[in-house]
Amino acid sequence: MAAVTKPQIFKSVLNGAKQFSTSSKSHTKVAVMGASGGIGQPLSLLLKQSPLVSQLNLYDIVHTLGVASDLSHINSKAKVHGFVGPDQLKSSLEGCEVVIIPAGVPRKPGMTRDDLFNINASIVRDLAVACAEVCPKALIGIIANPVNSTVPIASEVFQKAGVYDPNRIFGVTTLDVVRANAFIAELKGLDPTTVNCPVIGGHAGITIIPLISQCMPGVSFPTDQLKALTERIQEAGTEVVKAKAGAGSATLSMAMAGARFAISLIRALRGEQGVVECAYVRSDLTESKYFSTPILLGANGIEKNLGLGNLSDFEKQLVAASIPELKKNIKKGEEFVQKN
Ligand SMILES: NC(=O)c1ccc[n+]([C@@H]2O[C@H](COP(=O)([O-])OP(=O)(O)OC[C@H]3O[C@@H](n4cnc5c(N)ncnc54)[C@H](O)[C@@H]3O)[C@@H](O)[C@H]2O)c1
Ligand SMILES: O=C(O)C[C@H](O)C(=O)O
Repeated sequence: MAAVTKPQIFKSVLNGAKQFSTSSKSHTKVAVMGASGGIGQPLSLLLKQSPLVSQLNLYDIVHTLGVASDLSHINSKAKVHGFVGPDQLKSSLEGCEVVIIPAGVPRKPGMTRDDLFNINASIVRDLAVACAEVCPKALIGIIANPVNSTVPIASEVFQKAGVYDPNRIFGVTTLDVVRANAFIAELKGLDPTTVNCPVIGGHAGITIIPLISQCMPGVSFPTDQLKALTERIQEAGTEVVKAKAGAGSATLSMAMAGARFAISLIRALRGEQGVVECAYVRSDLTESKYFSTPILLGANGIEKNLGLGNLSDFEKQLVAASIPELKKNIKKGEEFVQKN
């Protein structure tokens, strides 16, 4: 797990250009699918500010031309293009090396992420069909919920199209890491930018497993506080949904986390070594076919899965409890593509 502890993953979330002496490649074309939404807009803003992005394609079924016009007035390098509606879907993906997908409906209070399945499954499937045809080699980050099922959906679509590469499709779980770091720093009085707590498993309730025993710097908590902290990290999305009281779920923190993940993909694409992010990927490390762990990123996506590391007994119990739920979520996603 040594690579997980490297502080460089925090240093240059939005401004990594200085570190690219190893790179021969200076153009990265990125597409944001669902770019007009609560996450899509601030995520696009953050990507527009990154010197690592040369072209930013914004796709949505509404409002993208306005969002693109607005962002295009920012004096940063990325050229911004807006694409609106299914007729422009394929052109929005042409030549893209990184595709980030926040398209889909968010939760309202009282809903689980799985309650979003009926609407979001077909949105992600249709976007994945277009990616498989137009940019099958792109690195794809899926934000749309339920992530535990939407990643298997996209993977099945790619498999059906005969272009599946499990190293290139990622469920974005970065927000869980960001939250774990923030909450741990708050409790321990640490600088939040220096904390790195891996979060493994999936992205819903008990499948979210913070590995507090592997946190850097090392921290420890009495058992009752450890349980409460773990539960807060697992339910942090719901905390925001409740506070927004019907106006959606996390958007700003997710935009930051999504930008960090996208930029980590780009940094790795451009040849930077040692870029590590947790992500929900195809995996054979547990009984769950997809599982989030720290991933060493490279030019072709997953360079190396860094695995679960040494778990405490408490964390082992959390992993065991997550597996049946993950298997159910994965099966639901796979069956959706097989039947539709
Ligand atoms: N992975 C995570 O950690 C995480 C965190 C927060 C939110 N989310 C999920 O992200 C998704 C988006 O959340 P939001 O707050 O931005 O929602 P939102 O409703 O504000 O925005 C969603 C956008 O998707 C667009 N859209 C709908 N159908 C589309 C299609 N077929 N093609 C392209 N775009 C389409 C909508 O027009 C809208 O602009 C939700 O599913 C939410 O649950 C995930
Ligand atoms: O909680 C949600 O529905 C959105 C997202 O998955 C989150 O963790 O904030």
